[in-house]
Amino acid sequence: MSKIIVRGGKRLSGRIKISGAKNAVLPIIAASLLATKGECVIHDAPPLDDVMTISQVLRSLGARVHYYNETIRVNAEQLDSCEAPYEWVRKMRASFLVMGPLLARTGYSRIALPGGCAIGTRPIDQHLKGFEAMGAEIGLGQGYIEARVKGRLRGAKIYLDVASVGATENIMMAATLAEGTTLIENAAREPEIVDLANFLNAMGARIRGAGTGVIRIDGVDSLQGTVHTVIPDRIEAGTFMIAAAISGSTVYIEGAIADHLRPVISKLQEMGVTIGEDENGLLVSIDRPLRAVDVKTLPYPGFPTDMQSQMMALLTVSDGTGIVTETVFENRFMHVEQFCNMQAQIKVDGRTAIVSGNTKLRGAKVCATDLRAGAALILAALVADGETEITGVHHIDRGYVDIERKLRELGADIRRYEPEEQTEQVAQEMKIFSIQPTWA
Ligand SMILES: CC(=O)N[C@H]1[C@@H](OP(=O)(O)OP(=O)(O)OC[C@H]2O[C@@H](n3ccc(=O)[nH]c3=O)[C@H](O)[C@@H]2O)O[C@H](CO)[C@@H](O)[C@@H]1O
Ligand SMILES: C=C(OP(=O)(O)O)C(=O)O
Repeated sequence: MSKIIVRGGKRLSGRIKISGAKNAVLPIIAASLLATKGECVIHDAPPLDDVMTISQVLRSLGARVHYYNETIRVNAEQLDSCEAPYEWVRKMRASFLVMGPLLARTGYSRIALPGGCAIGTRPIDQHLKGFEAMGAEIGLGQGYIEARVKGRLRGAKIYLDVASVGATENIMMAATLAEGTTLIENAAREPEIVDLANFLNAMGARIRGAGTGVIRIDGVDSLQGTVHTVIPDRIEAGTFMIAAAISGSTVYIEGAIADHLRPVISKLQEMGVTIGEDENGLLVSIDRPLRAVDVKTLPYPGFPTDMQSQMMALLTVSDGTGIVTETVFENRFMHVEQFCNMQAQIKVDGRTAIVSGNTKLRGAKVCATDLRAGAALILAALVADGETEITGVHHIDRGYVDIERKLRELGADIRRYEPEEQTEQVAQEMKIFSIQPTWA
């Protein structure tokens, strides 16, 4: 079993470079399926397990996918299947994002049901409602969802009951090739939606309003390959901002886009963190004890749910009591028990957690229950007394490029133990993926 071991108490200093955004690159790779002519070249594609997984989904559909040196090339001119098997969809819910492009391009798609996961049930009703409004017939059976349409999808007005990121992306991709105009109302406004819209427009789509609550898509007849650079990962940037804050350090976060991080910057400033902005990144430093604040997660531009557990780690060592309210996912407090194993004082009541500050965290054996929970445990371990051993590392590898190398370069005492057979398996997977072993 892989594990990450951290010995707490080191100050960090220096600069780290933020990788391309996982949550932008995944829908962008799925959108490459819409190009019937030419290749999509996607730069700053982070070497993450999730990127490998979605590449395998595209390969299973017949697309040619090649990854080298943080650039991914997708040639989807010829597809030979419209079915994304359970084998891949079970690994990563974002695999479901191939449904919109496949349906729009071929009139049919069959995708394994993504199911629930550690942070909540995560239904897909809003994606399906959108496809149905565009004329698709949806069928369910044997663990798969089938969508089919005679001829082309038709433009429609779709009001999302929740501003779902995935539903907005899936419907926006499907609508690019629909007949007529689609309006998505109560659309999600995350920066990753804007990045996807920019990519689709560069392929020849006609999308306006991405980043606002109403997106208008005028359907076109076909899309072709293009070249695109993925936006930097705002959640990775936020995680490193908290690494600096929790360890009382000064760190420059290269590539962080301040405008994408407003809710995080503003909460950290409220706590007493000093944040300097320039056009290349953010300088985070601390010159006073941090005060606890209350945090409520909300869709963008609210405080991101993907930063909730990291913020909770910081609250455990700040002055006072902070109240964390999770409104996006119904079960995203699994990390609380793990923090408590490190002597944190946190009480959960439904969707609210009351976090007592000024805790002297102690190293312990803990388990990453999901991706961000894993990152948050690493953050807590940076200031804990003694050694923390974190298992469930595969969750962390879904979304952080080489987190332990980046933290080590800043001065943290952190290392990873990989059992030998796993090193061999990773080597095999990289061979399939033709990935450069940048993290080996
Ligand atoms: C790959 C990716 O980009 N993942 C992000 C994306 O996930 P994802 O796209 O899955 O998240 P959504 O925005 O869709 O989910 C938000 C809420 O809406 C609900 N919902 C969603 C769809 C639906 O059809 N019906 C429904 O009820 C979900 O259960 C959840 O409670 O946005 C989340 C919210 O910012 C982030 O935490 C994830 O990191
Ligand atoms: C929840 C997350 O991702 P996903 O939607 O891919 O599970 C995340 O990035 O924190």
